[in-house]
Amino acid sequence: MGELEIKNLTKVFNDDGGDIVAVDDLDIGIEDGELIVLVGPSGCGKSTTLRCVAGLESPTSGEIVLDGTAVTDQKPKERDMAMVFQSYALYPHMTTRENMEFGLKMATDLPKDEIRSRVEETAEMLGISDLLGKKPGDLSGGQQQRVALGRAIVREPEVFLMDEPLSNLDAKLRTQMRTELQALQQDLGVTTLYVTHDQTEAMTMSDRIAILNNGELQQIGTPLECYHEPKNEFVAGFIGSPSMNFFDVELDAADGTPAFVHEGFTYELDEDVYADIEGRGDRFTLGIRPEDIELAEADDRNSISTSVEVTEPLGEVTYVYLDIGGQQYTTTLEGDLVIDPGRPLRIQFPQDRIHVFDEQTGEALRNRSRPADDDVDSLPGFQSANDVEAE
Ligand SMILES: Nc1ncnc2c1ncn2[C@@H]1O[C@H](COP(=O)(O)OP(=O)(O)OP(=O)(O)O)[C@@H](O)[C@H]1O
Repeated sequence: MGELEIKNLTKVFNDDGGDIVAVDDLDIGIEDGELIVLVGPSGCGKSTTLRCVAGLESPTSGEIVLDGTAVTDQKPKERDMAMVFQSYALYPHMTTRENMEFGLKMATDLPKDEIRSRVEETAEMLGISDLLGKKPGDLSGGQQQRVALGRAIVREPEVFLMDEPLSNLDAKLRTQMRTELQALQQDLGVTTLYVTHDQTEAMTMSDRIAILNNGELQQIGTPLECYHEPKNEFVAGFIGSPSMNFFDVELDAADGTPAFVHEGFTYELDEDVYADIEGRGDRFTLGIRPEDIELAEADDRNSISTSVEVTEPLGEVTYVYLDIGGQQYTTTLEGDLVIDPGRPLRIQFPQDRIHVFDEQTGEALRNRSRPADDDVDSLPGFQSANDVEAE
């Protein structure tokens, strides 16, 4: 068992300048064996949430429940959870073996030889057996990271709590460790709450993503749900690389076909799109992902005249930065292209690919239709961990 519930969690810090609501009435239920990634911009409350779950911070209100029992008032070491920190937090004067043994000795009354064999098994699993006699100062960042993981794993906790555990590693090692960590978590089947500000880590590792902003949960769902069916403009803009394009539009439904009007184009709406937004005022935000924009002919309905500002060829795709009504937008075109700046380009937004948000609240009123056979690896910007391994 390792079912973790965060219930109505609120944490307010009292600073000189006043109250800071770091976490605001957060509800997240994590199933046994699930890997949930908490993601969001700097200061959105990720670490505070994790620290409240670990018991390193006491909530202003709300509860942390593990397997049906409230652990909110328990000390960190009484909770059956192991935390891995960004800084690794290894004891510098202890060897790898001693670092790994330490937590076990403190938390359990296992006999010495049992502790020894558990440490050795875990070290072997992580490929660090040859480091058992070394101290942290003699280890590379990646090796220290493995030792920190080993120290958590050897305790065989119900829950792993990980706070940006890979962010001190260089890009290549980070990608490699991401794959390893995910495989390890699946093998061990330990419920994991993982904090990162890196959306690629969130998208590629998680069973579900919880996206926070200003201490509030914006959405929780599978990576593909959050990508294709964002609940609001914040999630739509946060997840995706390059980011979704947004246009402030005004609805003109006075006569003829209802249409969105933006400086630089008029976009006539199909009936089903109009049905989703009818009665919601006349100002909206139109969203479209770069990869959903298509090239168009001059006489295509709703085609938009743009000019190319810059192209960024990346091999299989090229990012093309376009000027529409004096602002810059992005599209991704397949192939290795170089297009001269200033060249006109006609594009269109297929009606089944657009997102529409309430301009005031940001709520998604319509999302693009979900592609039938889709996986995270095929989304632009989220290179598959397996692809990286194969490189
Ligand atoms: N001990 C504290 N005292 C006062 N304010 C705090 C304290 N810890 C966190 N905060 C504030 O609470 C808010 C949330 O901080 P938190 O560290 O949880 O965010 P985060 O999402 O983890 O950010 P980052 O990605 O930058 O680490 C921020 O406004 C932060 O300044």
